Amino acid sequence: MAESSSSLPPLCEKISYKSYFQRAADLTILGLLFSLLLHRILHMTQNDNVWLVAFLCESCFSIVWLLTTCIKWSPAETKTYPDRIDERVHDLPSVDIFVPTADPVREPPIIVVNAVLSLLAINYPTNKLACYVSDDGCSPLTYFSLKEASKFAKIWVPFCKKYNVRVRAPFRYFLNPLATTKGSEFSRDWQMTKREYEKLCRKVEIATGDSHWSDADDDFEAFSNTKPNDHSTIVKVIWENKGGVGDVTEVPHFVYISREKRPNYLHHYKAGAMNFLVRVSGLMTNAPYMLNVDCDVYANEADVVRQAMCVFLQGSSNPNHCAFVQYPQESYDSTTDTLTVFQSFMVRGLAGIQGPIYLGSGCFHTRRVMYGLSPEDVEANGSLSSLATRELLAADSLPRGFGNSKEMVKSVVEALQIKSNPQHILTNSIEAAQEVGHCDYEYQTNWGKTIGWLYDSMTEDLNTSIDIHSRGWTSSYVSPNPPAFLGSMPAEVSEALLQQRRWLTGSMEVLFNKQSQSLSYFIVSCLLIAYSTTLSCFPR
Ligand SMILES: O=c1ccn([C@@H]2O[C@H](COP(=O)(O)OP(=O)(O)O[C@H]3O[C@H](CO)[C@@H](O)[C@H](O)[C@H]3O)[C@@H](O)[C@H]2O)c(=O)[nH]1
Ligand SMILES: [Mn+2]
Repeated sequence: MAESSSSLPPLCEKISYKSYFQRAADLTILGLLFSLLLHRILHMTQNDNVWLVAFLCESCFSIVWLLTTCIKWSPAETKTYPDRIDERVHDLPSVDIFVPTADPVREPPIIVVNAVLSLLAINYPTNKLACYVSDDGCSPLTYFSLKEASKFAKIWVPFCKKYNVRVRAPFRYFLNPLATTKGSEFSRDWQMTKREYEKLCRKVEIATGDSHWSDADDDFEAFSNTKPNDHSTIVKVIWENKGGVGDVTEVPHFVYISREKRPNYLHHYKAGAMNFLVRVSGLMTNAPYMLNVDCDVYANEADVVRQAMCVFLQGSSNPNHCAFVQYPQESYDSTTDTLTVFQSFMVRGLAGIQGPIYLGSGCFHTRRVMYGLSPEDVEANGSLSSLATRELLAADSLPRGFGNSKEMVKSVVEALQIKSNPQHILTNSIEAAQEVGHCDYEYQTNWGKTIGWLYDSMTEDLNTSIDIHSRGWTSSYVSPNPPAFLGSMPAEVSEALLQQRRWLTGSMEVLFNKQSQSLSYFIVSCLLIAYSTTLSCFPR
């Protein structure tokens, strides 16, 4: 683990982006708004209901402006130094990677395959990684494509590590032509790897067109007579890195899961899938950190896990430390995005207060925090306090909170006590994994209430991060350049979004864009001054 010495350079630093001009401008507008409200109040008795309605509307706007000003007040983000982690941390912690997918038509398997390959090839000890794909579509085609991808991974992962490839999603990597002389070792490897990738794409394409290919294969029996909303739990260990030592030729564990679905049961969409992923990974690898990547997003930076570890391990002796590390969401095939504006002002602003909100994809969580731990439950050295040990690990409270699986309860105890996980065989946990995938497993437990991803909100992301922050944890926003993760947007979605968002994005950009910010402040101030002057010239 990390050596603690204050004389060593930090693994990460919080960088503030205070702008005194922006603060002055925000305060001026706030001042003008309040004087306007004061004017309304002072002349309230001499005026009619229209005056009152105007006052209420302006009050709402002023409150929104005040909140926005507070959030934007001290923007920050975290800069990491992944090179330093190698000298300092000799035994990096394990990470379980979750990729949820739901629909083989809207999320074509080749996209999911690329997301998964980019993650399997990440620059991190292979024996410390495990990748779990949850398929809410219960699609044999997705399972077939992932199985084929795992075969290609045995060529792709060593290739990426040997030549230090940065973008490890093959479809992006092979967009660039070979930039070296023919006949060299690299060029031979490159061409062979490209041929294998093209073979993989063809296999997936042929399987997409033909619906009978899986009939004769026993491995696909679990998918016979299933519907996406009516089937039993399926757990398949696609690849197990048995006896892995972290060598560059190894491929991390790779597991396919699809939880039970029945027509009359609520399944809670992505949040439900995430909680099932947490349980299955708890039973199989129980890593202390979890990374969540949507199936149409790939790792654009091979060092993304080491960067996140810089944040988690920097303050590992500080109990009031980071619960999650969020990377920005960006897409490579869309130029205008409301998200960019939202992230650069609001998320960075929040990052300067208690930490950014959880945005969904591209986020690392600590398992213990998702199991409901609060900062006061943790001692300075990271172990559980004696009070927390008594309360949280009480024999009757664990099954009540986490459900009736004995194996699950055992894995929760180990995770809360940060016991190192003795390597065990993944396939031995298949039965337990199927049990925790039952529709009614979560019935009368705390899953979705105080444990895991929370249910019953417009977006599980916001609700979950509010809960984590309200317990007293902080979070970090790491925004490297080029971005760590990139999502894709199918052309039609991207066009529809553009139509829908063009006006909003345009106007937000005018307000927030760096170049036009001073101008927009000037215009807003002029309008407010003109408005207040007009009002005071015509007092009634
Ligand atoms: O029943 C479901 C529905 C969705 N998903 C998966 O969840 C992810 C996100 O769902 P999607 O419908 O693609 O939502 P988006 O609007 O594209 O994603 C935004 O909204 C999500 C949910 O609020 C966030 O997690 C994402 O990071 C954010 O980009 C995808 O990988 C889906 O396959 C499931 O696994 N099961
Ligand atoms: Mn999506």
